[in-house]
Amino acid sequence: MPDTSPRLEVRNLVRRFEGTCVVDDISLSVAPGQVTCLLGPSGCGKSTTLRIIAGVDCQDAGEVLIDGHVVAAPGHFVPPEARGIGLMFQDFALFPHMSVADNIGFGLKATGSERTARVDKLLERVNLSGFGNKAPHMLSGGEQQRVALARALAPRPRIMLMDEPFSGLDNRLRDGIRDATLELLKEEGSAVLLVTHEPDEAMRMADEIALMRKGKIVQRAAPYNIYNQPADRRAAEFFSDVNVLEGQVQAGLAHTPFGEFLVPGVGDGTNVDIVFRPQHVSLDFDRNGRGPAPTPQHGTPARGIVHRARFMGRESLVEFTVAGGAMVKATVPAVFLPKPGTALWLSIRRDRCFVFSRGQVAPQDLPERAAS
Ligand SMILES: Nc1ncnc2c1ncn2[C@@H]1O[C@H](COP(=O)(O)OP(=O)(O)OP(=O)(O)O)[C@@H](O)[C@H]1O
Repeated sequence: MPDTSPRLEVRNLVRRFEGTCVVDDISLSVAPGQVTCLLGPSGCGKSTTLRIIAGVDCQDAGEVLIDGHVVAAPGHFVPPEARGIGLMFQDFALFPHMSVADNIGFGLKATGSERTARVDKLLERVNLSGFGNKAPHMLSGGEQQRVALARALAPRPRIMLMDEPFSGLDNRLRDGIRDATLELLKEEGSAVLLVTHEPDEAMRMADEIALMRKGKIVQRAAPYNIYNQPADRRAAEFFSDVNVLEGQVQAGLAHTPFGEFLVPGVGDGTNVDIVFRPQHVSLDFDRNGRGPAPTPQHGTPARGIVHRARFMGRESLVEFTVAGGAMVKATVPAVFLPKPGTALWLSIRRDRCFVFSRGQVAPQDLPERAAS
């Protein structure tokens, strides 16, 4: 049975800078062999969280545990070098005066043949067998990155902390190196906490994503779940382009150009956002002002007038204006570029719509028709 008890545990971590709370009650745990991504926009507190776990910064409150032992808590601090943590940052800076093999072996206690065997194995695993005697400057950026990964993994760290480790690589190299890195990390069984601001990278690498905003974790879930059940509108927007229809609830229903949406348990007058992705809009031709019949899966279709259509490579993006003036974007596979002004009918997958409240409206603020 795999060991699923947390290797890394963070409890109620708080860090303030000049009175501002940049890490605000963060809790998370990572099991051996698991990759958790701290994902969020620039400045939301990802790196500060990582730095506290690494022991290069101190929290104002909360604690960090490794294998159940407290390494950072009020009045208790285990120094970074005694935490068994491997670090990998964007600026991974190999030692320029050392060979590739010496760089990889730098943190190893073992000597002689044991050390050589570990270095050779890692060179092989990062596809750099035969590169051991070269100097770092003789390697490409991607090769240097792989050496840095091998160096971080050489002492078999219990925990790997990675801060935007792939952002210095060009796009062509990045996907291959991400996949190879993930394979190696899984093989080594470290618990990995990876910081990134790129949703694609988190989706590709993570077993679990912890989505951060303004110092807080707003949602923790597996990539599939966080994409398909976002906690709020901004969580949905963080992962892809979305359409948003605004509505107000009356008698448990929100009225939109796409018909009524059931909003059970939400009070009258509540403003709601109905959020859906462009890939969940399907198109149909206009038949003398009529569209397809409503269905339970797609609800009521809405007539849309093409505002703009662009070819994006794999798909086309068509923007429409629908009744009431809302803009709706649809993606269509391959080339589909209708002229501006063309009328088409739009249907949305009801099961792919998210409805989020925007806060209650006081009864006196309701329009007369709704308040009566
Ligand atoms: N030593 C410091 N002194 C004062 N403010 C700091 C310090 N370190 C970080 N901050 C502030 O804390 C906030 C969070 O920074 P942090 O680097 O953790 O964010 P991040 O999510 O990792 O962002 P990025 O993706 O841009 O690296 C930022 O507003 C930053 O300016």
